[in-house]
Amino acid sequence: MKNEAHIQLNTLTKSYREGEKSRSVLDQLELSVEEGEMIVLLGRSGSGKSTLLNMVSGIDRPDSGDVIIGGTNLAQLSEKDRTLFRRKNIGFVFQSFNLISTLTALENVLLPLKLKGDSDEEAVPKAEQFLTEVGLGDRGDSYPDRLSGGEQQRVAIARALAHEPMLILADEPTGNLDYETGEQILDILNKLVRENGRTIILATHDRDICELADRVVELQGGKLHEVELSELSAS
Ligand SMILES: Nc1ncnc2c1ncn2[C@@H]1O[C@H](COP(=O)(O)OP(=O)(O)OP(=O)(O)O)[C@@H](O)[C@H]1O
Repeated sequence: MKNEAHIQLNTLTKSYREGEKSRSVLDQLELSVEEGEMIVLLGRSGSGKSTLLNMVSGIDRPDSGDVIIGGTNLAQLSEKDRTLFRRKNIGFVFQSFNLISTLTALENVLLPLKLKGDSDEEAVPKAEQFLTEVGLGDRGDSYPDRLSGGEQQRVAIARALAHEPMLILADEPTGNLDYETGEQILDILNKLVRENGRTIILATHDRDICELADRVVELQGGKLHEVELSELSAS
Protein backbone atom coordinates (compact mmCIF):
# COMPACT_ATOMS: atom_id res chain seq x y z
CA MET A 1 0.00 0.00 0.00
CA LYS A 2 1.32 3.43 -0.92
CA ASN A 3 1.95 5.67 2.08
CA GLU A 4 -0.34 8.65 2.35
CA ALA A 5 1.64 11.83 1.69
CA HIS A 6 2.65 13.54 4.91
CA ILE A 7 1.72 16.94 3.54
CA GLN A 8 -0.72 17.40 0.71
CA LEU A 9 -1.66 20.80 -0.66
CA ASN A 10 -4.50 20.66 -3.17
CA THR A 11 -5.59 23.56 -5.41
CA LEU A 12 -4.44 26.04 -2.78
CA THR A 13 -5.54 29.56 -3.64
CA LYS A 14 -4.90 32.77 -1.75
CA SER A 15 -5.24 36.40 -2.71
CA TYR A 16 -4.99 39.60 -0.70
CA ARG A 17 -7.32 42.56 -1.06
CA GLU A 18 -5.96 46.06 -1.23
CA GLY A 19 -8.81 48.53 -1.52
CA GLU A 20 -10.68 47.66 -4.69
CA LYS A 21 -7.90 45.44 -6.02
CA SER A 22 -7.22 41.81 -5.32
CA ARG A 23 -3.70 40.39 -5.67
CA SER A 24 -3.43 36.69 -6.35
CA VAL A 25 -0.47 35.15 -4.47
CA LEU A 26 -1.16 31.39 -4.60
CA ASP A 27 -3.04 30.06 -7.59
CA GLN A 28 -4.36 26.48 -7.47
CA LEU A 29 -1.02 25.40 -6.02
CA GLU A 30 -0.25 21.70 -5.56
CA LEU A 31 2.40 20.05 -3.38
CA SER A 32 2.91 16.59 -1.98
CA VAL A 33 5.61 15.90 0.62
CA GLU A 34 6.57 12.51 2.04
CA GLU A 35 7.44 11.95 5.68
CA GLY A 36 11.14 12.64 6.38
CA GLU A 37 11.66 14.73 3.24
CA MET A 38 13.55 17.99 3.26
CA ILE A 39 12.08 20.43 0.76
CA VAL A 40 13.73 23.71 -0.14
CA LEU A 41 11.27 26.37 -1.27
CA LEU A 42 12.81 28.98 -3.56
CA GLY A 43 11.18 32.11 -4.89
CA ARG A 44 11.87 35.75 -5.53
CA SER A 45 11.03 38.32 -2.89
CA GLY A 46 7.25 38.77 -2.93
CA SER A 47 6.59 35.47 -4.71
CA GLY A 48 4.56 34.21 -1.74
CA LYS A 49 6.91 31.93 0.24
CA SER A 50 5.85 33.29 3.64
CA THR A 51 2.20 33.23 2.57
CA LEU A 52 2.59 29.56 1.67
CA LEU A 53 4.31 28.71 4.98
CA ASN A 54 1.51 30.53 6.82
CA MET A 55 -1.01 28.26 5.09
CA VAL A 56 0.96 25.12 5.92
CA SER A 57 1.28 26.14 9.58
CA GLY A 58 -2.38 27.12 9.80
CA ILE A 59 -1.50 30.68 10.87
CA ASP A 60 -3.62 31.79 7.96
CA ARG A 61 -6.30 30.08 5.90
CA PRO A 62 -6.46 29.68 2.12
CA ASP A 63 -9.36 31.17 0.15
CA SER A 64 -9.89 27.66 -1.17
CA GLY A 65 -8.10 24.33 -1.37
CA ASP A 66 -6.81 21.80 1.16
CA VAL A 67 -3.87 21.80 3.56
CA ILE A 68 -3.66 18.20 4.73
CA ILE A 69 -0.94 17.47 7.28
CA GLY A 70 -0.66 13.98 8.70
CA GLY A 71 -4.27 13.34 7.66
CA THR A 72 -5.76 16.54 9.17
CA ASN A 73 -7.14 19.19 6.82
CA LEU A 74 -6.19 22.50 8.45
CA ALA A 75 -8.32 24.46 6.00
CA GLN A 76 -11.39 22.96 7.66
CA LEU A 77 -10.40 23.65 11.27
CA SER A 78 -11.44 26.64 13.36
CA GLU A 79 -8.73 29.15 14.27
CA LYS A 80 -8.57 27.72 17.80
CA ASP A 81 -8.12 24.16 16.55
CA ARG A 82 -5.48 25.26 14.05
CA THR A 83 -3.56 26.92 16.91
CA LEU A 84 -3.74 23.72 18.97
CA PHE A 85 -2.65 21.65 15.97
CA ARG A 86 0.27 24.00 15.32
CA ARG A 87 1.49 23.94 18.93
CA LYS A 88 1.53 20.18 18.95
CA ASN A 89 2.77 19.34 15.47
CA ILE A 90 4.82 22.19 14.01
CA GLY A 91 8.17 23.77 14.91
CA PHE A 92 9.28 27.11 13.46
CA VAL A 93 12.66 28.63 12.76
CA PHE A 94 12.57 32.25 11.59
CA GLN A 95 15.10 34.56 9.99
CA SER A 96 14.88 36.92 12.97
CA PHE A 97 15.19 34.12 15.59
CA ASN A 98 12.05 35.38 17.42
CA LEU A 99 13.26 34.46 20.90
CA ILE A 100 11.47 36.05 23.84
CA SER A 101 13.93 38.59 25.22
CA THR A 102 12.68 38.42 28.83
CA LEU A 103 13.18 34.66 29.00
CA THR A 104 16.49 32.81 29.30
CA ALA A 105 17.65 30.42 26.59
CA LEU A 106 16.37 27.46 28.62
CA GLU A 107 13.00 29.14 29.29
CA ASN A 108 12.61 29.86 25.57
CA VAL A 109 13.14 26.17 24.77
CA LEU A 110 10.76 25.20 27.60
CA LEU A 111 7.94 27.30 26.18
CA PRO A 112 6.53 24.89 23.55
CA LEU A 113 6.78 22.03 26.04
CA LYS A 114 4.84 23.95 28.69
CA LEU A 115 2.26 25.03 26.08
CA LYS A 116 1.82 21.37 25.25
CA GLY A 117 1.08 20.74 28.93
CA ASP A 118 4.32 19.03 30.05
CA SER A 119 5.17 19.37 33.74
CA ASP A 120 8.52 20.92 34.77
CA GLU A 121 9.82 17.45 35.67
CA GLU A 122 9.21 16.29 32.09
CA ALA A 123 10.04 19.51 30.28
CA VAL A 124 13.29 20.70 31.89
CA PRO A 125 15.41 17.61 31.06
CA LYS A 126 14.11 17.63 27.46
CA ALA A 127 14.86 21.32 27.01
CA GLU A 128 18.34 20.85 28.50
CA GLN A 129 18.98 17.92 26.20
CA PHE A 130 18.03 19.91 23.09
CA LEU A 131 20.18 22.87 24.17
CA THR A 132 23.07 20.43 24.59
CA GLU A 133 22.42 18.99 21.12
CA VAL A 134 22.83 22.43 19.56
CA GLY A 135 26.04 22.94 21.57
CA LEU A 136 24.61 25.34 24.15
CA GLY A 137 24.23 23.10 27.18
CA ASP A 138 26.14 25.62 29.29
CA ARG A 139 24.19 28.71 28.12
CA GLY A 140 20.73 27.87 29.45
CA ASP A 141 20.77 30.80 31.89
CA SER A 142 21.78 33.39 29.28
CA TYR A 143 19.25 35.90 27.98
CA PRO A 144 19.02 36.30 24.17
CA ASP A 145 20.78 39.69 24.16
CA ARG A 146 23.86 38.01 25.64
CA LEU A 147 24.01 35.49 22.79
CA SER A 148 25.47 35.94 19.31
CA GLY A 149 23.17 35.70 16.28
CA GLY A 150 24.29 32.15 15.56
CA GLU A 151 23.76 31.15 19.21
CA GLN A 152 20.30 32.70 19.21
CA GLN A 153 19.43 30.76 16.08
CA ARG A 154 20.67 27.55 17.74
CA VAL A 155 18.38 28.24 20.71
CA ALA A 156 15.56 28.80 18.21
CA ILE A 157 16.32 25.42 16.62
CA ALA A 158 16.28 23.73 20.04
CA ARG A 159 12.93 25.43 20.71
CA ALA A 160 11.54 24.34 17.33
CA LEU A 161 12.51 20.71 17.91
CA ALA A 162 11.94 20.31 21.68
CA HIS A 163 8.27 19.34 21.50
CA GLU A 164 9.15 16.82 18.75
CA PRO A 165 6.88 18.22 16.06
CA MET A 166 6.22 16.17 12.93
CA LEU A 167 6.98 19.15 10.70
CA ILE A 168 9.59 21.92 10.84
CA LEU A 169 9.04 25.14 8.90
CA ALA A 170 12.08 27.37 8.45
CA ASP A 171 11.74 30.81 6.87
CA GLU A 172 15.17 32.14 5.74
CA PRO A 173 16.86 30.62 8.82
CA THR A 174 20.31 31.84 7.76
CA GLY A 175 19.18 35.22 6.40
CA ASN A 176 20.64 37.24 9.30
CA LEU A 177 23.86 35.26 9.71
CA ASP A 178 27.28 35.45 8.11
CA TYR A 179 28.17 32.68 5.68
CA GLU A 180 30.13 30.48 8.09
CA THR A 181 27.61 30.75 10.92
CA GLY A 182 24.83 30.07 8.43
CA GLU A 183 26.60 26.88 7.35
CA GLN A 184 26.88 25.74 10.98
CA ILE A 185 23.18 26.41 11.55
CA LEU A 186 22.25 24.43 8.43
CA ASP A 187 24.46 21.53 9.53
CA ILE A 188 22.75 21.42 12.93
CA LEU A 189 19.27 21.71 11.46
CA ASN A 190 20.00 19.09 8.83
CA LYS A 191 21.49 16.64 11.33
CA LEU A 192 18.73 17.00 13.90
CA VAL A 193 16.01 16.77 11.32
CA ARG A 194 17.55 13.77 9.58
CA GLU A 195 18.33 11.89 12.79
CA ASN A 196 14.81 12.33 14.06
CA GLY A 197 13.12 11.62 10.72
CA ARG A 198 11.33 14.97 10.72
CA THR A 199 9.86 16.60 7.63
CA ILE A 200 11.15 20.08 6.85
CA ILE A 201 10.18 22.86 4.48
CA LEU A 202 12.83 25.56 4.28
CA ALA A 203 12.15 28.80 2.41
CA THR A 204 15.14 30.75 1.17
CA HIS A 205 16.61 32.98 -1.53
CA ASP A 206 19.93 31.17 -1.16
CA ARG A 207 20.45 28.59 -3.88
CA ASP A 208 23.51 27.13 -2.07
CA ILE A 209 21.16 25.69 0.57
CA CYS A 210 19.60 23.48 -2.10
CA GLU A 211 22.37 20.90 -1.88
CA LEU A 212 20.92 19.75 1.46
CA ALA A 213 17.47 19.19 -0.01
CA ASP A 214 15.77 16.02 -1.16
CA ARG A 215 13.72 18.19 -3.47
CA VAL A 216 13.72 21.82 -4.54
CA VAL A 217 10.57 23.64 -5.58
CA GLU A 218 10.27 27.20 -6.83
CA LEU A 219 7.28 29.44 -6.34
CA GLN A 220 6.50 31.42 -9.48
CA GLY A 221 3.27 32.96 -10.65
CA GLY A 222 1.39 31.43 -7.71
CA LYS A 223 2.38 27.86 -8.57
CA LEU A 224 5.20 25.51 -7.59
CA HIS A 225 7.67 24.17 -10.14
CA GLU A 226 10.07 21.34 -9.41
CA VAL A 227 13.69 22.39 -9.89
CA GLU A 228 16.21 19.74 -10.93
CA LEU A 229 19.29 19.77 -8.69
CA SER A 230 21.45 19.55 -11.85
CA GLU A 231 19.87 22.81 -13.11
CA LEU A 232 20.98 24.53 -9.91
CA SER A 233 24.58 23.39 -10.03
CA ALA A 234 24.75 24.54 -13.66
CA SER A 235 23.42 28.03 -12.88
N1 LIG B 1 -1.45 40.61 4.84
C1 LIG B 1 -1.22 40.97 3.59
N2 LIG B 1 -2.02 41.89 2.98
C2 LIG B 1 -1.81 42.27 1.70
N3 LIG B 1 -0.83 41.77 0.91
C3 LIG B 1 -0.01 40.86 1.46
C4 LIG B 1 -0.14 40.43 2.82
N4 LIG B 1 0.84 39.52 3.08
C5 LIG B 1 1.55 39.40 1.93
N5 LIG B 1 1.05 40.20 0.97
C6 LIG B 1 1.54 40.32 -0.42
O1 LIG B 1 1.65 39.01 -0.95
C7 LIG B 1 2.81 38.87 -1.75
C8 LIG B 1 3.65 37.71 -1.24
O2 LIG B 1 4.23 38.05 0.03
P1 LIG B 1 5.12 37.03 0.85
O3 LIG B 1 5.55 37.73 2.11
O4 LIG B 1 4.40 35.76 0.99
O5 LIG B 1 6.37 36.86 -0.13
P2 LIG B 1 7.81 36.18 0.11
O6 LIG B 1 8.09 35.33 -1.08
O7 LIG B 1 7.82 35.52 1.46
O8 LIG B 1 8.75 37.45 0.11
P3 LIG B 1 10.17 37.71 0.85
O9 LIG B 1 11.14 36.72 0.26
O10 LIG B 1 10.47 39.13 0.45
O11 LIG B 1 9.94 37.55 2.32
C9 LIG B 1 3.52 40.23 -1.71
O12 LIG B 1 3.19 40.93 -2.88
C10 LIG B 1 2.93 40.91 -0.48
O13 LIG B 1 2.88 42.29 -0.65
